[in-house]
Amino acid sequence: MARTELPAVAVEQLHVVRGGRVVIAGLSCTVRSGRITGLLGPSGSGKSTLIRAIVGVQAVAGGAVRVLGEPAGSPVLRDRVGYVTQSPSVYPGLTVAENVRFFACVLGVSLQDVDRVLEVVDLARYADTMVGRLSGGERSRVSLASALLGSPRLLVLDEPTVGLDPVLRVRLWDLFAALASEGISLLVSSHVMDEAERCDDLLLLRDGALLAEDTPAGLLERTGTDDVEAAFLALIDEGAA
Ligand SMILES: Nc1ncnc2c1ncn2[C@@H]1O[C@H](COP(=O)(O)OP(=O)(O)OP(=O)(O)O)[C@@H](O)[C@H]1O
Repeated sequence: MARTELPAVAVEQLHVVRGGRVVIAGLSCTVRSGRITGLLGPSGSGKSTLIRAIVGVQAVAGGAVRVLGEPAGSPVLRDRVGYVTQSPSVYPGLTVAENVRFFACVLGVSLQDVDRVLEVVDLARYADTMVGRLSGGERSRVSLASALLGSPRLLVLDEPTVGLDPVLRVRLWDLFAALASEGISLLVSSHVMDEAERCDDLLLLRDGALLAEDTPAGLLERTGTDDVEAAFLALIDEGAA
């Protein structure tokens, strides 16, 4: 019998209440292994909240979230899941290498891994530069380098391309594709719909509910549209009809 591959993330009937308001209402979805899954939706649709539930830092009111076969937030996932928050968590008064070394110590990862991850994100030449002197895009890559320490199986990136110029955005998406080709699963959130075409799978969120879970091609075909933004609007119309 063919073995069904374990999804990187399985969310079932997730319910989250924030500030006394339901912000995720009975959401179920999966993130397939070794693929880039785009989590797309307008501002306030619940992307960060869903991501927080997946990395185990969000109190949930109901449902289940399993990550790499374990309950979200399990200690065993600590070095298997890399997470980059929306605002890069970096120390401007430390150099690039010192920042990443700090996270290596926290994670208990060998300091030799620091050089490798700086190469991966193309920041090796800035190793001795103060992070406070880097551009926004370079700072996000410092965070990404820290998330890559210890060879995680799943990378969860909350709006990693916000504020980046088009050249840097393309470079970062090329890097995501390279990581996926090595078998790493990526969940990448964005409110920029045109980033959808770089994803293998899409999760479209609106008002804390899943509007669609499909491949980009499947979504366009199903809605008879030419781009994901139009597909998103068509799905909203469909729901309202
Ligand atoms: N700390 C909080 N306390 C109460 N409500 C919150 C909190 N953070 C977010 N929310 C609410 O939860 C909902 C979902 O927010 P979330 O940050 O998950 O959306 P998002 O899709 O990531 O938005 P953005 O693209 O603007 O980051 C929003 O209505 C927001 O107002």
